[in-house]
Amino acid sequence: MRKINKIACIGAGYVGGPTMAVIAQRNPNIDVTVVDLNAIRIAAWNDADLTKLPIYEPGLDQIVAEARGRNLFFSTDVESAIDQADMIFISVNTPTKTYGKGKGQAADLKFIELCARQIARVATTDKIVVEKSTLPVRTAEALKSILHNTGNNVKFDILSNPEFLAEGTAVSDLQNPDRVLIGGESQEAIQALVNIYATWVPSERIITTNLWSSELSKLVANAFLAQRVSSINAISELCEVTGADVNEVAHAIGMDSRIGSKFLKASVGFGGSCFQKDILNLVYIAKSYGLQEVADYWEQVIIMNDHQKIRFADNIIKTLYNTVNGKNIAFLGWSFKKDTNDTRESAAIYVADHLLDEQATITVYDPKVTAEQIYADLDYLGTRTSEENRKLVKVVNDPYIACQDAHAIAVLTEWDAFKTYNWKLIYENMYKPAFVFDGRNLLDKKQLNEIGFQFYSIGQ
Ligand SMILES: NC(=O)c1ccc[n+]([C@@H]2O[C@H](COP(=O)([O-])OP(=O)(O)OC[C@H]3O[C@@H](n4cnc5c(N)ncnc54)[C@H](O)[C@@H]3O)[C@@H](O)[C@H]2O)c1
Ligand SMILES: O=c1ccn([C@@H]2O[C@H](COP(=O)(O)OP(=O)(O)O[C@H]3O[C@H](CO)[C@@H](O)[C@H](O)[C@H]3O)[C@@H](O)[C@H]2O)c(=O)[nH]1
Repeated sequence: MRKINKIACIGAGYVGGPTMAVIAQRNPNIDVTVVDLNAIRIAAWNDADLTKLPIYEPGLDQIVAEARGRNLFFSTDVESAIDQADMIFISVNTPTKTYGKGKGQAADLKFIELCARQIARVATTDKIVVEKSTLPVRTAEALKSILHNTGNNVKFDILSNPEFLAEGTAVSDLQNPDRVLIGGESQEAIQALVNIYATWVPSERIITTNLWSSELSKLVANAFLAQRVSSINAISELCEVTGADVNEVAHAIGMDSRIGSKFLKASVGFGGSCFQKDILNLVYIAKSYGLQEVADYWEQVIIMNDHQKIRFADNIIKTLYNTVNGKNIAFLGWSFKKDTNDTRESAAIYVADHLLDEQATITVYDPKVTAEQIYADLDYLGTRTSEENRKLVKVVNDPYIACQDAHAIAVLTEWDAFKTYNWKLIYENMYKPAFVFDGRNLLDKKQLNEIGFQFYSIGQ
C-alpha cells in the first residue's frame, strides 16, 4: 500500500484552502502544505488573527486554528512543497479564456500547465498528482504527456478528484459530502487517496471511476444545477404574466420526489465563479467534437441567466417611470450568494452596470464585501472609467445609510440579516413612493406592503 506522509496543494484559494484544512484536520498524521504564488494570500492564511483569513466561510476559522502549525502549513515556497510531497493537489484557477481560440468559452489551462511543468522539473521522487481544479474532460491526458516528457524519470500517477463544495457552506460540504469522486488508472494511487478521505467519509460515499468520467462529471454536475436555476427563472417570468406564484410552483413540483425540492429558488440569476465558466466550457467541448445541438442545448442555460439579470434591472427602470437618471438605488448585497465574500460573476455586478448605463447612482451595502472589491468588479467590466464608477457608486458599511434618500432598494443577495432590519425606519427615510425590488424573494412581502412600500419580487 502506498503511504502518504506529505501532501502539497498548489493554489490556496476558495478550494485549496478549505479542502486542505479539512484533510489536515482529519488526518493529523499527514503534513499538508498549501502553496500559492500570491504572497498576500498566504500571509492572510498565516495571520494570527483568524478574522483575517482570506476566505470567509462559516466554521473555517476553527478548523484552521486546530490544524495550522500542527500539520497544516501555508507557504509561498512552491518548489520545496512539491519536492517533499508524496501527493500533490493542483487547485489553481481555471478561468474562461479571454483571448485566442475558444475566447469567452474554453477553460484557460495555462495555470494548470505551469503547475505540471513545475512539478515535472522539481520532482525527484514518485508523485501522485491530483486534479482538484475543475478541468475539461481529457485534461489528464495533457498532464500525463507534460509530466512524462519533461520529468526526471520519476513515476507520476494522475488522479481526478473534482471538488463539489459550494461557497458559504464549504466546511459542512467538506465535512459531510454527498460523495467524493476519484477517477484514475492506477488502483494503488486511487486507494491512497481513498484512504485519506476514508478517515471521515463513509466508504459508500467514495466513488471511483475512470479518469474521463470523473473529469466530465464535475462539469455535468454544475450544468445540471445551473439548469435547474435557469429553468425555475424561466418559469418565474411566466408566473409574472399569468398570476401564478413561482414559490408555490416550485413547492408543488419539488414535492415530486423525482424532481426534488433543492435548487428551485427563483432569483435575479445565478452567479459565482463556477456555473457560467463550467457550462461555457461544456459548450465549447461539445462544439469541438462537432456536437452543435448538445452545445446549443446547454448554452441556453446561460442565455436564460443573462436574460434574468437584465430583466430585473429593466423592471427597476420601467417601474421608476422609465428613468433612473440621477436616482439613487440602494443595493443590499453584492456577493453572489449569502455567507460568502466572493463576488465573482455576481448578478449584482451586471444589474449595477445596466443601471449605471441609465445614469443611476448606486449605494451598496454588503456585510462581507469590501469597497475595493466592488469597484474592482465594476472596473473589470470596462464599461466606464474607474473615476466614473467611483463617482456613481458609493459603498457604505451601514444598511440604513445605504437606504437613506434612496428612490428604490434592490436586494441582490439573500443575507439573512436583511430580513430583520427595521423596515419601517428604512421606509421613513426614503423618497416616496418607496420601491423595493427583491431579487431573492427574501423579504416579507405582506409586511413591506403594509409599511407602504411598493414591493416587487421575482415570479410573483
Ligand atoms: N470556488 C469554488 O467554490 C469551487 C468549487 C469547486 C471547484 N472549483 C474549481 O477549483 C479551482 C480553483 O478555484 P478557486 O475558486 O479556489 O480559485 P482561486 O482563484 O480562489 O484560487 C486559485 C489560486 O491558485 C493560485 N495559483 C495559480 N497559479 C499558480 C501557480 N502556478 N503556483 C501557485 N499558485 C498558483 C492563485 O494565486 C490563486 O490564489 C477552479 O478550477 C474552480 O473551477 C471552485
Ligand atoms: O435555487 C437556487 C440555487 C442557487 N442559486 C444561485 O446559484 C448560484 C450558485 O449557487 P451555489 O451552487 O449554491 O454556489 P457555488 O458556490 O457556486 O457552488 C456551485 O459551484 C461549485 C463550483 O464548481 C460546485 O462545487 C458546487 O457543487 C455548486 O453548487 C448563486 O448565485 C445562487 O444564489 C439560485 O439562484 N437558486
